[in-house]
Amino acid sequence: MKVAWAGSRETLELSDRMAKLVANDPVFEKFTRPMLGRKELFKNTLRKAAHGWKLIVDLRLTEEEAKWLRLYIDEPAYTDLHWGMFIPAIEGQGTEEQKKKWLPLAQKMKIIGCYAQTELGHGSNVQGLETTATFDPQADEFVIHSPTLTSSKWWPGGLGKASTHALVYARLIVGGEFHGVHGFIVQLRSLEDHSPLPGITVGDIGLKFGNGAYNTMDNGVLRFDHVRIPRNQMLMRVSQVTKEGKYMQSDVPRQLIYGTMVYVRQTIVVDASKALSRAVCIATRYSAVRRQFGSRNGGPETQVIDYKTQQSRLFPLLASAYAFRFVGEWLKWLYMDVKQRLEANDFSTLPEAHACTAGLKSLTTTATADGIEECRKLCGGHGYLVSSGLPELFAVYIPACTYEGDNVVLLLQVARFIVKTVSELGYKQPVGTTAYMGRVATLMQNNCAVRTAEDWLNPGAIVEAFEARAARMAVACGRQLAKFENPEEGFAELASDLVEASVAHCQLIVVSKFIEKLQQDIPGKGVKQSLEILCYVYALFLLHKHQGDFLAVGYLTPKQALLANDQLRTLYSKVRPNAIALVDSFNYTDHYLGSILGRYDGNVYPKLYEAAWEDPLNDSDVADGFHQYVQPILKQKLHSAKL
Ligand SMILES: CCCCC/C=C\C/C=C\C/C=C\CCC(=O)SCCNC(=O)CCNC(=O)[C@H](O)C(C)(C)COP(=O)(O)OP(=O)(O)OC[C@H]1O[C@@H](n2cnc3c(N)ncnc32)[C@H](O)[C@@H]1OP(=O)(O)O
Ligand SMILES: Cc1cc2nc3c(=O)[nH]c(=O)nc-3n(C[C@H](O)[C@H](O)[C@H](O)COP(=O)(O)OP(=O)(O)OC[C@H]3O[C@@H](n4cnc5c(N)ncnc54)[C@H](O)[C@@H]3O)c2cc1C
Repeated sequence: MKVAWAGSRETLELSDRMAKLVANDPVFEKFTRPMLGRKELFKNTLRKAAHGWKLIVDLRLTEEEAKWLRLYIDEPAYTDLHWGMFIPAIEGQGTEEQKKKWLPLAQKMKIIGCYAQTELGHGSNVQGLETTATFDPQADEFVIHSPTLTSSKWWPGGLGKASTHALVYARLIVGGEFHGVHGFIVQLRSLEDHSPLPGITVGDIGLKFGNGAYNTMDNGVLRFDHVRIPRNQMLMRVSQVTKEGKYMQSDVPRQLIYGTMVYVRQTIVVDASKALSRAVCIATRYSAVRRQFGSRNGGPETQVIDYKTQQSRLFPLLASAYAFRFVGEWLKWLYMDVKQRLEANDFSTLPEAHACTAGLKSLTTTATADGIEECRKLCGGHGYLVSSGLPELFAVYIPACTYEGDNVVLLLQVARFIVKTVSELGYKQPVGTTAYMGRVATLMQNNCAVRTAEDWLNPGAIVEAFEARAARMAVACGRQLAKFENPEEGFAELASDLVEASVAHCQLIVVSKFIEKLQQDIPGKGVKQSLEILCYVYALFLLHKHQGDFLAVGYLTPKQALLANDQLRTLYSKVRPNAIALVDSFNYTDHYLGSILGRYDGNVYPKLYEAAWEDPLNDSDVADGFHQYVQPILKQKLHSAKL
């Protein structure tokens, strides 16, 4: 099962080696992190990142090994956006000449970059960004300026204190004419003494959600006062500005400028499976350790993992972790396929790539954020301790529902794609993830044929149910939209229904990819059977949770919905014997989990008790301040009997 989760034996071996390298290095200790003040915390992160970089250089780690090393260091740092966005943006939007100049500097960390797109006043609405880049033909330069307070760059990770350069997204103005938002490489700080360059105001935006957590990252604020950069620092793969001041839009879609966001959104789907699997590993192991009630004749109390309510909350999350892992594997393939096509100027699948990356990023991050919180609750009171690993995991994870695109805004992008597909059904055969809409007539006519709970253990029945739900919801939206004279007005009015139809479409993709995964060769005795059970748990859990959709579109009867729930209960009993093996398959070290509740050895209570005394508050029997502020209250002579 470990190989199935890792993807291959080679990846399992490589990731295991990196996990152990980090776990055995005291520099990467994590438990004290929540106790540190902001400046100490940030300095500690710089120290860890420097040590990580030294390991990469000294051990000559490959790009893949370095990626796993940074994952297992498990600390948001400026390097995330340097490697995760600044470099990919230059790779995707730079000319060959620009790549030749800037990539070696960035890859050798001679410069540190960030991705400065979001502003104080705009994040979702990229076309609304206010920072300007005005071409000066006399000087052959762009003048980068922050004309308003709201144009201040705000949020970019690594911007506040670490980055020397930024990829700045700004309104391109040539000869007084606006030509859309483009990316510009701007140096922010001296490479000598790291002080901000003239015209640059830069700093950190302040504390974020939760102690420790994401406060290891210097999300920054940045303003420009007429900063000049050479013309060749505008990324010019998509569009160019000539020395003479002529704007040239090459024949590639302007949306390629958004390409880095598409790339990161697809990485975020696999990130979701990793984050959710960590929380599920902790909650599953602890649910096996924790006993509460149920003792008979003085015997042991019942393991909480054996309660049906615990299983009905925990096992769908376990199934979701595997579902997101496999759909993330497919999405990576889709992204690489689109990237190759783009290199051949084939833009035919760009809309599908945008819709899939946007929709699956939204779906998986929402489910993962909710899932980590559910895992905290599954661990009862101890789940609320920082030493459970869950509060920090939650605090670091939840911005994923916002960064790289607010999840609702992204679902609205999927909705545009779906509505367009439905509107073209009469004359254009849908392909790819919307191919099922080509069978809309059948999907609108045929209702569910399930007669017994067993009938739900049929991939065909599952896929047809999810296809029918998604198709019927999309067609219903299309019909509603047709009633509006102004399509944009209709879209705005029906936005919530459209978002629900987008969720249905995306859940169909996840379920279908899970089923497709099971049609591949999966090594290991009993592994495929265990994954089949999880696939049905995932699908039937969603069907149960969203049964209102399936009933409202008339595909399911209440009886068939009840049969699905009966089957779900049976499936939970089948997951139970393998639950620990399934989470052990994630192959996480105790260091990476950072959780006393999720310890591999299950030695929870002694370690919880031990950890309590390490808290600084227990440095003395009587806490500092007690005698000064409490003792007087205890000693005061109360004259009024009422008090
Ligand atoms: C070890 C390595 C670690 C790696 C980890 C690193 C990072 C990951 C971890 C952490 C991340 C940390 C920080 C995150 C960084 C950020 O948050 S960066 C900023 C992210 N910001 C956004 O995502 C902004 C979201 N908004 C948008 O994308 C756009 O504004 C919009 C909502 C899509 C609207 O676009 P707009 O052009 O204004 O209008 P419209 O909706 O009309 O679209 C026009 C047509 O263009 C199509 N389209 C839109 N986007 C794309 C795209 N990305 N690709 C392809 N096509 C796109 C759209 O579908 C429309 O097409 P039509 O056919 O005309 O309908
Ligand atoms: C931890 C973190 C790290 C980040 N790192 C970076 C970075 O490195 N670089 C960078 O450039 N940015 C970064 N960001 C910014 C991030 O990309 C934006 O916050 C994100 O794109 C959301 O945009 P917003 O903040 O403008 O949200 P808004 O769009 O203002 O969202 C507010 C509300 O309005 C709703 N809304 C907005 N538009 C619509 C609409 N058309 N229809 C319906 N509802 C709508 C949203 O759904 C949401 O509920 C980061 C953010 C965070 C939290």
